[in-house]
Amino acid sequence: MMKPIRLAVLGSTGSIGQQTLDVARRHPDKISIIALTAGENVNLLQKQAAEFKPRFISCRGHNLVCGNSLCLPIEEMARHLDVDIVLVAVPGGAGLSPALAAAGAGKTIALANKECLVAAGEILLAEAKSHGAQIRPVDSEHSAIWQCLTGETSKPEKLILTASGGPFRDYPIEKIESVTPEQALAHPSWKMGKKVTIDSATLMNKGLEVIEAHRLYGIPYERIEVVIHPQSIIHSMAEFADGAVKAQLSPPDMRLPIQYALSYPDRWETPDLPRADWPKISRLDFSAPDFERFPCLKLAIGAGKKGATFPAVLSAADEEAVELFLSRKIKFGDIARLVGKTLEEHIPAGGPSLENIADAENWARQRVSELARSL
Ligand SMILES: NC(=O)C1=CN([C@@H]2O[C@H](COP(=O)(O)OP(=O)(O)OC[C@H]3O[C@@H](n4cnc5c(N)ncnc54)[C@H](OP(=O)(O)O)[C@@H]3O)[C@@H](O)[C@H]2O)C=CC1
Ligand SMILES: CC(=O)[C@@H](O)[C@H](O)COP(=O)(O)O
Repeated sequence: MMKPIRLAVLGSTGSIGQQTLDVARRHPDKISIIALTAGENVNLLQKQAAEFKPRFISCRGHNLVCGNSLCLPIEEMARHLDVDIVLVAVPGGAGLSPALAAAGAGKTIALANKECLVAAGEILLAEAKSHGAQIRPVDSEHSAIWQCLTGETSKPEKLILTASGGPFRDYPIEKIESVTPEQALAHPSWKMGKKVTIDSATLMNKGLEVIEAHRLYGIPYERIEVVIHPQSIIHSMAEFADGAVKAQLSPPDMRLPIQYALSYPDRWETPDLPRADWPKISRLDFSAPDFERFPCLKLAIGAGKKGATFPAVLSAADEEAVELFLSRKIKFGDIARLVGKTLEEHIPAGGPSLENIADAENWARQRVSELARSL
């Protein structure tokens, strides 16, 4: 019998983290939870620690005592000798440093955080390559593409990323400007953390995912298409040289891509994960995205094509703007406006080194808050 995977769950109190623990509960013989981390939610972290008895825990700014669990900085957990797989589910720019630590230690990384690939993809992938670390995508679209490519010997000609279209897919366009955080947080198909849910509503999420797909699969931007698919059953597709298109389909449930990132190359029997009910689904719809309705998608693809520190500026500016929107300091429509203006003003200081990326991100966050004050 195989030894259980020793898993570190970074961001265990969040949406992906909790679903990962749900997968672990279903497969106690295959997964041993060795480390858990939270940002602020000490109570939930303590409950999780009492259940899974990890060797290490961490909560930002707290020196926790929790049973026999040792309190360790997140980067130290990510590179610890006794960890086999590091699941990175910390959102935004905070995901980069533990992902880099895991890559530098040659770990297998189940990567949910997309922002680190957007901002510093070249560096993270090079670090992983030079230390023999494997990056397994958890993001549903990139997991779908990975599943489509498994067993293929040639690169796909084209990638097709599906997007639900979010809550404002068919909303009157003139009213989108001033929708509330509650409306924007009402995602039609997925229950996710706040940042990624707002990104889905602006379609910035899909823009970040286009850059993520370009980085992971080396496909030029011109050959990555975004298609609105409201049912969220097809999670993405790959088209090959002979015109064949492979797709991965399943009900929208992140436990499947999370589990695949842990079980690869196997698939574990999980009869209680939801199965597609085809007569009930009955149809699958597709349409082209409306760039006027969703300006963030265009901004993201433009930043990806420009390269250098533009993707880092895009990601940091968006993170700052989303926070301002959630705290009701700016309107929904201002997110695209502020990110667009910040990108317009950005003058790269050089190539995308870690130092240049950090400087560009700091500048972008500051510029967004200045611009927001002058609105
Ligand atoms: N949710 C989903 O279905 C999907 C998510 N993703 C990506 O996965 C990542 C996580 O998303 P999601 O789970 O939804 O996010 P959540 O906001 O639900 O959870 C985030 C987790 O990270 C912790 N955290 C937040 N900020 C920090 C910080 N600065 N340092 C350390 N820990 C921190 C939180 O702790 P606390 O609870 O204490 O605040 C929580 O455990 C994102 O990058 C997202 O884009 C990708 C595809 C799907
Ligand atoms: C669950 C997941 O992986 C998200 O990235 C999701 O796909 C977001 O939905 P949208 O298609 O609305 O951006």
